[in-house]
Amino acid sequence: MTGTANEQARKTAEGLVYATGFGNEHSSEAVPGALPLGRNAPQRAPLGLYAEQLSGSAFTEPRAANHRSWLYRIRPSAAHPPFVRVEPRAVRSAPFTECVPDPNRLRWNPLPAPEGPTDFLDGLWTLGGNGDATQRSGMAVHLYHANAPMERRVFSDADGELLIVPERGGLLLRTELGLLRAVPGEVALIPRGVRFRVELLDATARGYVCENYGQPFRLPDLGPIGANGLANARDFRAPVAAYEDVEGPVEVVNKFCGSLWTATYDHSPLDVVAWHGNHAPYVYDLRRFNVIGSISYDHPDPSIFTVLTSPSDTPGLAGVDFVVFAPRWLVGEDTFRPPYFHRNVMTEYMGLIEGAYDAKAEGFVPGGGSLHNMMSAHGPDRETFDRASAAELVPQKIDDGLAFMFETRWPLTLTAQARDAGHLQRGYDDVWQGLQRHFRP
Ligand SMILES: O=C(O)Cc1cc(O)ccc1O
Ligand SMILES: [Fe+2]
Repeated sequence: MTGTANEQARKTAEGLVYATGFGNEHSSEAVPGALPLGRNAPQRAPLGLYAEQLSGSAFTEPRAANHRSWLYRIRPSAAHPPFVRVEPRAVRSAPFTECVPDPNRLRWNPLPAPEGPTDFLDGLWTLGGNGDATQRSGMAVHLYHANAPMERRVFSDADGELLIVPERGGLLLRTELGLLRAVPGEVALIPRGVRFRVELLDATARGYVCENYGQPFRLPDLGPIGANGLANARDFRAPVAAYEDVEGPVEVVNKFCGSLWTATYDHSPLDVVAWHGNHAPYVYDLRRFNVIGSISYDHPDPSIFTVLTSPSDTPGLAGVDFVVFAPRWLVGEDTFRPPYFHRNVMTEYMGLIEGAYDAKAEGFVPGGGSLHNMMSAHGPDRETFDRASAAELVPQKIDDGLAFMFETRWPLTLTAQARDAGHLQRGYDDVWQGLQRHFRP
């Protein structure tokens, strides 16, 4: 059954077309004539559709920060029964109060496989986070491990946008604004409040999610880098309109102020026939990232690898940055080339999509993750330090891995399940044991 569903999802995902460009005002209609011309809310919308605005920013925010889309749908979103609160499985939300913030360096193995059929939503497992969902500030780190498609089930998150980072298995994201395919090496973003369903392209799907309660992710400024580079705007892909005209019960799960609420609609809310605007999901292939780095000496700070940033109220101080360590050349002369030893006021959660990471010889595995909280000392492990200190400094291509970081201005507090997890590695500190003293005054 699921095999057939996955096969169908794969076929659908193969044929997808997209609109390109980051933050663009896209417009799209699945049926010719469905999109009104010249106005948003005609007295009667075309084809008997309902017009509805979905706002991701306050009406009055500056134009550059203003996010909204107009949706033309079979039924207005308002036509739904009351929501009732449900117990979340392993989803938790900010404020995180189950644990005391922990300064220790922590590392986890991948999330274990679920027992029994588990869809994306049921497979979501929160590691921790910061801020407060009701204040629209902070972020949460979730992982997921799913083996079943969401069936007659739709999710939306009023608390924040969701940056999905697949590590194993492809996803077909059926959103209100259309369909996206996201496979390992790509990331997908679902804006706040946009409803979506996750289908699987493979038997299982595993990955990471950054739930960003704060300002929507945007491209970082480039400063002296110039007008091009890092993640180029044209490489972001938004869906084109695609609707389902489905009657009958569909469960809609709404994450609101940290709780999950559910209502059974008598139709699918993925019934948007046309839309225009800039509050839209997107996918981005991390291998398109244009890596800028040192071509003389020294290891630059990883801010140079920022794909997306969610600014906070202090310029330069991100609520959360999404950073990728993509394939690149290392050519620094008289330089210790891997990440340096450091203590950072920012908090770093790292994950690995594929292969290995140049600061860790072993133990940091695809699907796993590490947390280096505010000011926690970390850097290359002993083996990496010894190797890189003695390496011959010929040009070296780093192309055996794809790692990423969610870097946040606030310390990250764990959930109880992350603190007590069987897949938490014991003895992570040992990777920095045995670093010899070499001091020769
Ligand atoms: O800790 C890490 O591996 C992330 C990181 C990478 C780097 O190149 C420099 C600093 C830094 O925090
Ligand atoms: Fe670091």
